[in-house]
Amino acid sequence: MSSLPSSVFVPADWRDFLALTKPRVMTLVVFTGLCGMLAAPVHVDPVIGFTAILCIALGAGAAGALNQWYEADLDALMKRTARRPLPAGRMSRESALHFGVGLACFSVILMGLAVNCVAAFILTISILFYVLIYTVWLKRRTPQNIVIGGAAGAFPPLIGWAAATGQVALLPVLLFSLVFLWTPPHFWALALFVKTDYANAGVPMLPVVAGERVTRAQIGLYTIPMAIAAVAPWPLGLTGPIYGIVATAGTALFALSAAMVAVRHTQPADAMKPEKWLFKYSILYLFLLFGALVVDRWAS
Ligand code: HEM
Ligand SMILES: CC(C)=CCC/C(C)=C/CC/C(C)=C/COP(=O)(O)OP(=O)(O)O
Repeated sequence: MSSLPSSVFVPADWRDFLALTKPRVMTLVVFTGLCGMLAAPVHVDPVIGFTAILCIALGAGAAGALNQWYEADLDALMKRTARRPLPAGRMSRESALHFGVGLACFSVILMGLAVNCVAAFILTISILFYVLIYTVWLKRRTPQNIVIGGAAGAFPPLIGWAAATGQVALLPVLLFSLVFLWTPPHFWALALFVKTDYANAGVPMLPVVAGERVTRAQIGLYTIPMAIAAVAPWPLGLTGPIYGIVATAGTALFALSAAMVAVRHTQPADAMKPEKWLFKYSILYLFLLFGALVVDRWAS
């Protein structure tokens, strides 16, 4: 819990509130939710569909705000996060807490009233998972924090599907598994090159606690089940060849990149480190696969 003073009121502008929602990460969260919804085999009323996506965005933003409320002390210790509104002193912790709780309640209630209770329930679970399981419980305790806590970010495709159909099914469960198993390579690739930040803040991320060699091996290991979850919808007959071909080619490149990280190929001094490439490609990869899923569904 932060030791920063909580009673000082510092006026903040709308940009600070936007920053609390972690908007850049949210783009991919919202995209996977939207694609989960558009991949469902039903017609979705555009107003209901828009409301569902808005609720995912607001819920994810609320979770980001509550995460920053709780860990303002950690953020102050890391170069990457020190300029955020709380550690930089541009906003009081109360403001962040009120904003986060208000937005979380609003997003869940709106989802329940305007869309359906299944989607509202999964949205609630994902917010609670990110805030309580990941941020409060695991992040400061174990290097497995992102493996378990990462489930939070894997729920949006399920929420999108549930918003469209009112239920869950095998395809969105596979999409959940894909994002869940993608999270460790995504994050540990980044953690390899921002390791000192986490070490300075005392956060037990895998490269800090177990070292680079173990982290590289774990990235390679998680890529195997991730690849299976990514490609499986095609042979199972849940998608057509457009998704199948994009998923197979995209996953082959992901696996090659992860293998380069795992064996740590020596690079010319000016070349991009394989972990930096893997981190950047991991983001493009999810955009590609989820985009292909929708194109595939609409083309068939
Ligand atoms: C526990 C799981 C995760 C952890 C610890 C994690 C951590 C991070 C960190 C530290 C960054 C870099 C800097 C930043 O923008 O703050 C980042 C970037 C990013 N993450 Fe993740 N991430 C996780 C899961 C996810 C999920 C589930 C998604 C979306 C489905 C996602 C999407 C992104 C995107 C799009 C970026 C790039 C943001 C930019 O352009 O700056 N991440 N992630
Ligand atoms: C629908 C819904 C509620 C989704 C929310 C889930 C969500 C936004 C997941 C992404 C996970 C994430 C951004 C982790 C960042 O880790 P961190 O918080 O340790 O990163 P930091 O060091 O940048 O603060």
